[in-house]
Amino acid sequence: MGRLHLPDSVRTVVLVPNRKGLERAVAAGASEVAVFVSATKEFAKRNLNSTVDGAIAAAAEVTTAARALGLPVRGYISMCFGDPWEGSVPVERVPDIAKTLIDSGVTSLSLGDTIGVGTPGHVLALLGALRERGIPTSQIAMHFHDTYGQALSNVYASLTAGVSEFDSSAGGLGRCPYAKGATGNLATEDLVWMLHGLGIDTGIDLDSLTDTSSWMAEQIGHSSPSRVVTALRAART
Ligand SMILES: CC(C)(COP(=O)([O-])OP(=O)([O-])OC[C@H]1O[C@@H](n2cnc3c(N)ncnc32)[C@H](O)[C@@H]1OP(=O)([O-])[O-])[C@@H](O)C(=O)NCCC(=O)NCCSC(=O)C[C@@](C)(O)CC(=O)[O-]
Repeated sequence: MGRLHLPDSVRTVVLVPNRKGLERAVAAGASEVAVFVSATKEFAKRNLNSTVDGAIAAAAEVTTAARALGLPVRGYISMCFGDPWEGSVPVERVPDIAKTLIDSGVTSLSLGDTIGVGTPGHVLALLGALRERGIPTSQIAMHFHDTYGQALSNVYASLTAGVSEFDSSAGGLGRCPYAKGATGNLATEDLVWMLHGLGIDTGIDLDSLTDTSSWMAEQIGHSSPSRVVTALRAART
C-alpha cells in the first residue's frame, strides 16, 4: 500500500483476520478494515484455520480494537449461499452470524456468495431474513462471484430489496484461493454497465476502467472474464 499514491477520495479497505493484521493495516494507512468469518465449518477451517464460532470471536476482538481507533469495520460473511464441501447453505444460518457481528460493532456487513452459486430468489429470501432480524439493508453490501452467471441478476434483486453497495473487481479478476471452484468476483465493468443502464450514476469512467483492467489482465497473464471489457475492446477495433 505504501507504493500507492491514491487521492483522498479513494477508501482503502483491508481484510484483516486478526490483531496482527489490524496492526499491519493501520501501519500501512488503511482507511477501513474488514473482518471475515464463514457461515460454514469447512471454509472457516480452510480459510481461517478456525471454527465458525472461533472466527466470529476473533472478528469481534479485531472489531473492538479497530473501532477504538475510530476505523470503520466491515464484517464479511463468506459462503452465505453455498459451500463447495457442505453444499447449499440454509438462509436461517446467516442472520445469527450477522447479528453477532453487528452487535460486536461492525459498521457494515458484506454477504459473500463466495462460490457464485446464489440466485435472485435465494438473495431475496436471505435479505428478507436479515430484515426480520432487524438488520437494515442500509448496513448490508453484497459480494457476488459470477461462477454460474448469476451475479448481475443477484445485484438487481438486491437493488430491488434496497441494497445500494456492492463489491466487484476490475475486469472480474481475483478469486478466493481457499474456496474450491471459486471464480472471479463480479466484474466492475459489467456492474457499472448495468447500473448506468438503470440511470444510476456511479461516477466511473467505463473506458478508463476497461483500459486499466485490460492492462492488469496482461500483467497477470490471463484474460478478463468481463463481457463488457470484451465487448468494449472489440468495439474499438
Ligand atoms: C488467520 C491465519 C493467519 C491463521 O493461520 P494460523 O496458522 O492458524 O495462524 P498463526 O497465528 O499460527 O500464525 C501462523 C504464521 O502467520 C503469521 N501471521 C498470523 N497472522 C498474520 C497476519 N495477519 N499477517 C501476517 N502474518 C500473520 C504468524 O506470525 C505466524 O508466522 P510465523 O511465526 O510462523 O513466522 C490464516 O488462516 C490466514 O492468513 N487466513 C486468511 C487467508 C486469506 O487471506 N483468505 C482470503 C480472504 S478473502 C475471503 O475470505 C473471502 C471474502 C472475504 O472475500 C468474501 C467471500 O467471497 O466470501
